[in-house]
Amino acid sequence: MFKLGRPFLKMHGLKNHFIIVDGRERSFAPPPDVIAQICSVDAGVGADQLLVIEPATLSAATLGAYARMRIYNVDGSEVQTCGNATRCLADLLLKESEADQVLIETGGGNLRCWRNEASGQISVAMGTVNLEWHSIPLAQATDTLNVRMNHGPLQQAVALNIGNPHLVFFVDDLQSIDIPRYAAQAQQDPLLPESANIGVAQIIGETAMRLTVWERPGILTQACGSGACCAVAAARAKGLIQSSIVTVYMPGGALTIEQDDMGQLILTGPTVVAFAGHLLETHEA
Ligand SMILES: N[C@@H](CCC[C@H](N)C(=O)O)C(=O)O
Repeated sequence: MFKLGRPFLKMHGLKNHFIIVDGRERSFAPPPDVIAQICSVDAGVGADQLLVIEPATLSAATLGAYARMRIYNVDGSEVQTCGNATRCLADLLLKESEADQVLIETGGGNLRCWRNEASGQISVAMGTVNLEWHSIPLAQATDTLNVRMNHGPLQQAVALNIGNPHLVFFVDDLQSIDIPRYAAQAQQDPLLPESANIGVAQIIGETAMRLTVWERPGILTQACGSGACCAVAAARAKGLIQSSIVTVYMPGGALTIEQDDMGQLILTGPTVVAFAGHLLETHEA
């Protein structure tokens, strides 16, 4: 017979799916192949990322961080940030702490989150984007507002980092682009030493855009919070949009991105608890 292992919660933000394990009392650090199996849609629970809650480090706790979130991609690699994951975890930690706001430590910094009383949606202040080529990182000095590539219809991108790296391509007709084919090629471009999340965006008005994101390590997600922030920041930097509030429509639904007076990007959207379960004892490290 099999033995039950760690309890987990399955959550999603606009069908961007997460498995959440609480590692605060007993650490949880499985090897990459086990993470890949847990996240596999075909052979495991299925998710876009595995999230592990840990106690905040001393330096972050001093600044008020309530907990640390580790984020693993479906290949088991650890990544620095994830907007929708932060919103999902914030929903849980706001309930647990009964506080108005919660500060979550991530590899990309401490992120302040809160619940919007009227809508019940969760917001996270994602910080500002970095446009320096070496911070993306890109392999060589490049104008990050005009990154030249040659992957079918994906020819020119904006490169940004908001804790994780993104390229955003603006196109006239998003529906007509074969994203799994061309975004996958762009993601492997030698200009990207750490690869990148590839956003393909279409401006549809002064306050709205459509966006599809081909995330690292090579998956098409229904929504991407950091990708939405980067697409809006890229559109502003290119002068394609001026509004301080933009609605980003993705296959899984809409996120709102607002830029505050300090230039910080505030990401807001719904969160859903899908189900709870147990991993197997064999999934322990
Ligand atoms: N879906 C996330 C981004 C997840 C991380 C990404 N795949 C990476 O490798 O950086 C979001 O909502 O931001």
